[in-house]
Amino acid sequence: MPRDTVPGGGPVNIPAARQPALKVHSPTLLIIAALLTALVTTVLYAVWSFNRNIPGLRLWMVSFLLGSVFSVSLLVRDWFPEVVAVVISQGSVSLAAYLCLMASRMYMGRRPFSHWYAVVGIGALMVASVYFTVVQPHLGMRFVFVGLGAGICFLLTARTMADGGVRRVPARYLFALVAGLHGLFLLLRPALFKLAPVAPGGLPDAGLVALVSQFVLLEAIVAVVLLGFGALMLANEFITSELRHLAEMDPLTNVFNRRAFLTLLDKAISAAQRTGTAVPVLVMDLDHFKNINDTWGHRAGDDVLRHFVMLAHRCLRKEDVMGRLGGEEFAIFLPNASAAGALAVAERLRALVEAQPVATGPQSIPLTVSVGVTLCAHGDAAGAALQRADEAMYLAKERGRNRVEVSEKILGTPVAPAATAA
Ligand SMILES: Nc1nc2c(ncn2[C@@H]2O[C@H](COP(=O)(O)OP(=O)(O)OP(=O)(O)O)[C@@H](O)[C@H]2O)c(=O)[nH]1
Repeated sequence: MPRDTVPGGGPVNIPAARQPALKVHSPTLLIIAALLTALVTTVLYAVWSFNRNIPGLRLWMVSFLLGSVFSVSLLVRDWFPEVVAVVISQGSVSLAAYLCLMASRMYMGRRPFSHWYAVVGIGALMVASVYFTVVQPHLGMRFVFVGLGAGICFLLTARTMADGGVRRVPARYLFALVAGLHGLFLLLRPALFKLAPVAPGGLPDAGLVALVSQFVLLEAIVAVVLLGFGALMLANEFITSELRHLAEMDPLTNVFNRRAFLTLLDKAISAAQRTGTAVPVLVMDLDHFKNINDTWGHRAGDDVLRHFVMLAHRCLRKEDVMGRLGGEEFAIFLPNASAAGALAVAERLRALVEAQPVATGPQSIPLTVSVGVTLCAHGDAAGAALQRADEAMYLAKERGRNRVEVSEKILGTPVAPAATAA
């Protein structure tokens, strides 16, 4: 008995009398699908070979490769026993959907599922496929099973990717939308074939089945292309944010570098001008840091810098911004704080640094910090404000270190308490 294929359903036995009418596959579409998935795989491989640290990209690549295997397996199905062709085609499509889900979880930094879920799920699917091919041949049931497994995986992929705010990460939303629609389509797909009226003889109308199956194949091709573009956009998004991170952040302490800090401070000053408020700025310099390096070594010095940043974050709110101006000098601006609030933060930080020496094995490194505080008001440039805070900080150094000093500008505004000192 000759066999024919519905995409995703594997080969099906067709009675000879119905054969010419029930030509439900399109070799041309299958060749296009195979070529497109191979092309997407190659492009993803090229991107991955230059950027191996993009999370999930390797799994997406394998997922598209399996899509190619699936299309080819449908094309050459007549070369294999029917059950083998069914297992290859359904196995590859289910595994591809599962890997797509795993890649999405990796990309979003989520923990991968236990692979036992996949082993059990895909194993059960294969048993059902073999059963509905050999024991009780039923194309519809095979269709339902493969659509269920892959459809759920794509819906979970959409759920995983739809995270992070559409304006900030549009690529993720595009990927989520395509994966979600494809997943939904896979789940509803068996119902499409039910649309074909049953002809005399108990088989669905062959012409309509062929039409639906070609539509199904077309949908798969469109989904492959869009998901491929989506994966490339996600890779691009990752690389861009990595580059931005490298350009803006200090690699040792993971706070903003001087340039990025000044840019953010300029923006904060402009925003504050609109609301008629001022932005407090703190400049901090660790005391006798050279001695720490000389006594404990440069690596311990690096640990001290990280320790200081960790303590500073304990004194800050989410909206406060910290930067490393260079060496052992740091700055913070507090967009929603008053002058008095800024002084309180500066004093709290000074006291915390003094109270929490850096633990290095059996001994600890005592640490103190000198802080200068100023206010950025109308017409202030970020650089000029930093300069004033810097001068106040040097005043603290001159007056014995481990102190908070304020610039004249802040003294002109009502603050409580006034300048603090250890
Ligand atoms: N470990 C480490 N040391 C750094 C880094 N950047 C700068 N330094 C060192 O920081 C030290 C700064 O020394 P100084 O400018 O004399 O300042 P200080 O010893 O803290 O003295 P005062 O500021 O006057 O209290 C120098 O020895 C620099 O080599 C860094 O990233 N890691």
